[in-house]
Amino acid sequence: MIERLQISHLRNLSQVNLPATACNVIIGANGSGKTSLLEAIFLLSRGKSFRHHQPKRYIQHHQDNATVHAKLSDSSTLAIQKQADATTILRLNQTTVYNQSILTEQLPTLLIDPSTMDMLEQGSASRRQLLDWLVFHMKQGFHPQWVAYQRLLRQRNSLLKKSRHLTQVQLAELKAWDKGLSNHAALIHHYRERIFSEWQPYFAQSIAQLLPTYAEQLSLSYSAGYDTNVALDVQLNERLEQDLQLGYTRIGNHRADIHVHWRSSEPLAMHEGQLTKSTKVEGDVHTKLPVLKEQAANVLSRGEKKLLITALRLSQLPLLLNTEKGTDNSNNDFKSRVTPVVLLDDITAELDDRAIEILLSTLAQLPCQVFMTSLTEDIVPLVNKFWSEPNMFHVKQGQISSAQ
Ligand SMILES: Nc1ncnc2c1ncn2[C@@H]1O[C@H](COP(=O)(O)OP(=O)(O)OP(=O)(O)O)[C@@H](O)[C@H]1O
Repeated sequence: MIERLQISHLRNLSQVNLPATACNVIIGANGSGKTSLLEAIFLLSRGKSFRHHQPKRYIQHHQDNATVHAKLSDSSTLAIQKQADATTILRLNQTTVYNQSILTEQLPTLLIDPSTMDMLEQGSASRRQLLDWLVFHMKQGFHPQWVAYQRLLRQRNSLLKKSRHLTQVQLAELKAWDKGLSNHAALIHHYRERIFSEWQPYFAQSIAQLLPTYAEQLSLSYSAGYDTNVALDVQLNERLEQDLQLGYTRIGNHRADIHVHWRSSEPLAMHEGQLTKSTKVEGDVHTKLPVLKEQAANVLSRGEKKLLITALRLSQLPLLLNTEKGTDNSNNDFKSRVTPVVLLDDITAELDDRAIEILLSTLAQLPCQVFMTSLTEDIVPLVNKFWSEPNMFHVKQGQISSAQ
């Protein structure tokens, strides 16, 4: 858990030095710097911002770098410094480290940001990252496999991009890389598949709380990105011509995805108005009990999608924490215990009162640390209901002060 947070020159936060406890509420007007504080914690944990990839966007104007430093309750210290040219300096206990994953392991952060509605509709990357966040924090062996896979994939794609016709030497090289990719792919899939199946009941539980009318209707599925019954290198070989034409590798773990499905449990007559071209109808329409299937994103309202995204993220925490408590001692691949940090950005603007209450009461029961932002003090009574000694801060033009 973060005990003290120091931020220098990140957006309008010139110098911040903040004591932190289990629940921390940051209240301020639009543009005061609330999200920047969450951005700083996320940066320390993940090495990147959730708002902009280029450091020059979040480094304070006229400054050379932005720094975030945290002291954790076990007295360890973590620090990151980002320079405008993206040079990054990382420190763990005052010693320079060269892999962001070392800091990520110490400080797992979960951003619950219901405003990011495109997660359901757009490319697979953010949905894949959702699963990989869990796999990374729960499976020791996953990250090295993923790094090695990415390295080989980059080499392969750069060769595919360079030439449409490969020489014998290039072909031999490509086949060797494909063999390597195939080995890493099988392990990555194995880890993802295992964690995915553990995650499903937690997701169902979160949906039952946050979207009870859909409790029986929403489900998750995982697709590996390739046919896992056949070795990846065999499939890559079969598709080489297509990949050469495209200039990149079309199948593999990098195309894995998580889908949220909606399945009706009502008679067709109830749903005729909701039928779209992509709606699949299972069973005999004349029985009056056919089952309709759709991507959840095509059926849910805007507000319901926010609740779904919240459920997706929230459901990850009890799984991570339960496993860490040692329910699966038989498997020594589980990582050691750390306190996850949950970042809630302006939930009062995104979720209704009932959902906020469920979200906060769930978080208060879990051994995690929460940083939440709010435009107004309206959230305070609810926070006081669930946490005994929350820290309240006011932020004005980048200056943070304690509200107690
Ligand atoms: N690189 C930068 N240097 C200095 N200030 C910046 C930089 N980038 C953004 N800002 C300013 O930092 C301020 C804080 O932005 P932030 O998004 O943290 O506000 P917020 O309190 O979350 O607001 P809202 O409630 O509107 O989301 C804004 O006024 C913004 O214009």
